[in-house]
Amino acid sequence: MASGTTPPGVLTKGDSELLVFDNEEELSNSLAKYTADLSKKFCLEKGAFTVVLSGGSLVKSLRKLVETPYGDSIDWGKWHIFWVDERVVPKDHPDSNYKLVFDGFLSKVQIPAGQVYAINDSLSAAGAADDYESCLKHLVNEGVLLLSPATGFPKFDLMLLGMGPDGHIASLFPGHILLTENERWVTFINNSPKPPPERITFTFPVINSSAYVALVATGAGKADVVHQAFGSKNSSSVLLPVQMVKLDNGILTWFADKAAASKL
Ligand SMILES: O=C1O[C@H](COP(=O)(O)O)[C@@H](O)[C@H](O)[C@H]1O
Repeated sequence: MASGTTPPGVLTKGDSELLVFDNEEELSNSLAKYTADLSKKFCLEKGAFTVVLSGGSLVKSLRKLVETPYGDSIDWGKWHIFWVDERVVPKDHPDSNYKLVFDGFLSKVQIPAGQVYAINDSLSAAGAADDYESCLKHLVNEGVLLLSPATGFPKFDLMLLGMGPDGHIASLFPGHILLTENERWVTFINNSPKPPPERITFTFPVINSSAYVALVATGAGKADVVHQAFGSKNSSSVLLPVQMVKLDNGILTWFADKAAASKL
């Protein structure tokens, strides 16, 4: 906990823990400490830290990570960066998750360019998903990425994920057939309900094989989703995508600000 901040409220449900912060500023500080602590642990244990990022509002909440005391003390040279989902647009397009992360985070730290795994934006959505999955398999062969002994899917050290007001995570949308994909590591969608329509996305077996996942929800627009996931009564028997994050052998932590937790 950074000095001068209020400790978060803590709620648990099943295996998940929800941390509720007074405001987004405190959430951002705590997320930076959580990430820095995991970076230290994995860099010491394995000499590398594999980090998966979403796009969207999550990226703004990463801002404290590049500031003192974390920015100067993190061993950025050992980080490997991946995207949990990407819009199939050029990397300099305003809709690109790569651009969002580059502008808000990567441009401010010294992660070697060869350890930043962006999609091949010259391919179709199907081609880009195949290509990204091949890239992950190559990194498994190189020993950069480990496989989960339990699931056989890649086991990333940390996923930092946002969620949509409809409960989607990555590009896995409510009611979509991709929610049931259980063979591919990376797949694609040509009809995303949220524009742009063409995207690639990690699948649930990969997300759920992670060692650590932080799900970040900020603002009143996320209050219904947080309520559905953590409210005492289940408002629906149909699980939202974000409720399908159930780690096989990992630790899931939700980070919410007061506004996102306002319906609990
Ligand atoms: O389209 C997307 O949306 C989600 C959620 O975004 P948010 O702005 O509501 O937090 C994001 O996590 C995902 O990476 C992105 O492609």
